[in-house]
Amino acid sequence: MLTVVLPKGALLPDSIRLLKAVGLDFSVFLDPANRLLQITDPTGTAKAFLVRNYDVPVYVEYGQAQLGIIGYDVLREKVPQVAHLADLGFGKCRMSVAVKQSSPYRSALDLPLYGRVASKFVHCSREYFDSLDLPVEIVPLYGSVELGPITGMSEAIVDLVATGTTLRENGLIETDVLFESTARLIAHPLSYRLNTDSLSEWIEKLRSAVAIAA
Ligand SMILES: Nc1ncnc2c1ncn2[C@@H]1O[C@H](COP(=O)(O)OP(=O)(O)OP(=O)(O)O)[C@@H](O)[C@H]1O
Ligand SMILES: O=P(O)(O)OC[C@H]1O[C@H](OP(=O)(O)OP(=O)(O)O)[C@H](O)[C@@H]1O
Repeated sequence: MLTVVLPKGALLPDSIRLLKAVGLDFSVFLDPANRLLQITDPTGTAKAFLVRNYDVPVYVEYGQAQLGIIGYDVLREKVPQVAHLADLGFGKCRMSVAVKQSSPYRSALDLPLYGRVASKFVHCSREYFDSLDLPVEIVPLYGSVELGPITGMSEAIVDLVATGTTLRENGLIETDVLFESTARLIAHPLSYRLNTDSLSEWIEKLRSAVAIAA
């Protein structure tokens, strides 16, 4: 049976919509009253797991799920050993550096040597500041990173920006874009190579559904 792992949160509604377009209905996961973490679609064709965003690549890496849907930002942060199959188009955002509007900084290169940068994306932040040859201290946080500069804990943040509303409402401005992100289809490399459970047919159907939606 085909197995798919889906992320709770921002990417879930579009992920469910895409799977529905290829005949797999996991809309039970969208019901706020639902507590099931594993469901089989009504046709008995495929099983889906619902996990925290960062855990999606783990289930695919270990082969418990043949397919997964996850943001490119998470792939850049965790660098999991999975096959990258398709850009799904939704979940558009970018990874950016931001600072307080009232600060003198207008670019990452303006930041002081050994300044602090708060982020959930420690690896991406480290890689970016290393590429600038600017030594900074990365302060790991789990969310609401905008509070770093607001409280004075850090000079800057590295975080996802979509509409820019969160930054604006918290008096921050974007200075540098590290990369753009969208949701991606990933696969367990061995299942993909061996084409278990007609995986390649499902992948083709998903790619066609994405092309039609574009
Ligand atoms: N504002 C946004 N607009 C569009 N896509 C976003 C936005 N914020 C995040 N994303 C995308 O959706 C993914 C999931 O984000 P979400 O906010 O649901 O999870 P999270 O809070 O990072 O995860 P968790 O709750 O497990 O810590 C991100 O990895 C990114 O690819
Ligand atoms: O540019 P915007 O459209 O305002 O979106 C950006 C916000 O979305 C994400 O937050 P999320 O909802 O994931 O909460 P978090 O801060 O807990 O990560 C991100 O971390 C920003 O805070």
